Amino acid sequence: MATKAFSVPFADVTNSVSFPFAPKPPTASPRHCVFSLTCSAGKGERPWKTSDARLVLQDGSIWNAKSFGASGTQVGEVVFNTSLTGYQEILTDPSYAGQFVLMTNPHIGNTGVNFDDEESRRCFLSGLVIRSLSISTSNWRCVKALGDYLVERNIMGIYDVDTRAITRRLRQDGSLIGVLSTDNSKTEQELLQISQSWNIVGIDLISGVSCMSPLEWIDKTEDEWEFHPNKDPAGETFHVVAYDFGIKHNILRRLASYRCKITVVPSTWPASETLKIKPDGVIILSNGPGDPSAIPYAVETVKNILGKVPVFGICMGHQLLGQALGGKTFKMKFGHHGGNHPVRNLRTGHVEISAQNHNYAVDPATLPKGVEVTHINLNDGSCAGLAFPSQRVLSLQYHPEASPGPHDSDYAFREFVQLMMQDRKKANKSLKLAAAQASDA
Ligand SMILES: NC(=O)CC[C@H](N)C(=O)O
Repeated sequence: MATKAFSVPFADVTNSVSFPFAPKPPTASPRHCVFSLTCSAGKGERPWKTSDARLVLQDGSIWNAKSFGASGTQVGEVVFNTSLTGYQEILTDPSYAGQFVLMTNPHIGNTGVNFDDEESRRCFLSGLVIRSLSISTSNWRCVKALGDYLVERNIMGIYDVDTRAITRRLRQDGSLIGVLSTDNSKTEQELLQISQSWNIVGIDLISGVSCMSPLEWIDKTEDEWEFHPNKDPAGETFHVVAYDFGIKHNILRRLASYRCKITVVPSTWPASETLKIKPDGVIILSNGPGDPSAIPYAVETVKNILGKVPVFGICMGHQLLGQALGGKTFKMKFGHHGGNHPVRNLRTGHVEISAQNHNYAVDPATLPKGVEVTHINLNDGSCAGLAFPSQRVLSLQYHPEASPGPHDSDYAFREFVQLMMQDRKKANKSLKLAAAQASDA
């Protein structure tokens, strides 16, 4: 079949367009996106793409779609994300390993991808499911079209699928496993069988996304994007150890912006080694993919750290903390994935609009006395934050680092820094007291 590449025949798309309102104009030529379509030319063949992929869900439903990105066959849990923007951050969030992300916003791809919006070193998700793939990209930071990016990263994508109908099914029946395939040789029965024999529950997915050896992190939020400039740049700095369960880079950037020096360590790093580093008493437990009850070794690590230094947990880190404190996690019906979840901070009474991405939650009824539920999700009343003041522990089920999403919860990093500050003050006071007692003796 002969194929021919041609440029979209409207001049505005192929020419670089300057935007007078853009904060920075396009610079070098790789930043100018030229979108081209490939269409088949031949006898009786339609000059547009027809369905060439199938998504088969474990409930037996079959969804014909058009593929973009990589081809092949992939299995994963289908989750829907209600964010309107931020698909590149979502694609590079390691917490989506083992999952297909279905975007409920029907129009995806219009801003292409850029160098700056990466949340990790690669894409770990199983694939992307969208309604409509934008035929052009238009953004001053764009370096590539979404489809080309997915091909390079070997990630499957499908479009022209009824994302509203799938979302309603997930909301009604709960999360479903699906198989996405561009392989015509596989029968529907075979694909259904794969989806029904795979399960995301009980699998350790964090070992596949964590770093292999410790590393130092120094990048902070770039000045151009800083929404909460540090008023005291010469102030105290704190050494934080960050467990990498699939950590998003923006957690590290926000910590660095709050003057933290960060050592990132692998998920299996022993607590004893962490305490040997003598961090400023601080360990941060990151987000990460899969079932929090399937990684008992990480819960053990947290148990060995609790009470010795202040601890801050985010998402998977929050779920591990909940278990280390004696609580239990459970799988939610279809989870929370989006940039508009209202959460109430029970300590202040304020409502925050938050970025969320999780399928599991901590059951507060299983937590021991002394553990305080500090935040609740206002959509379903689930536990969205915990504190255990006697052990200097804070945690959030959602994403204070946003990326993508609103910045309402950024104060959580400041609260964590304040915990470290208090710890340091206390330690200095006891040192002074000990020195005074020694000189008196
Ligand atoms: N973003 C995360 O850390 C997700 C945590 C966990 N994998 C869940 O789905 O609940």
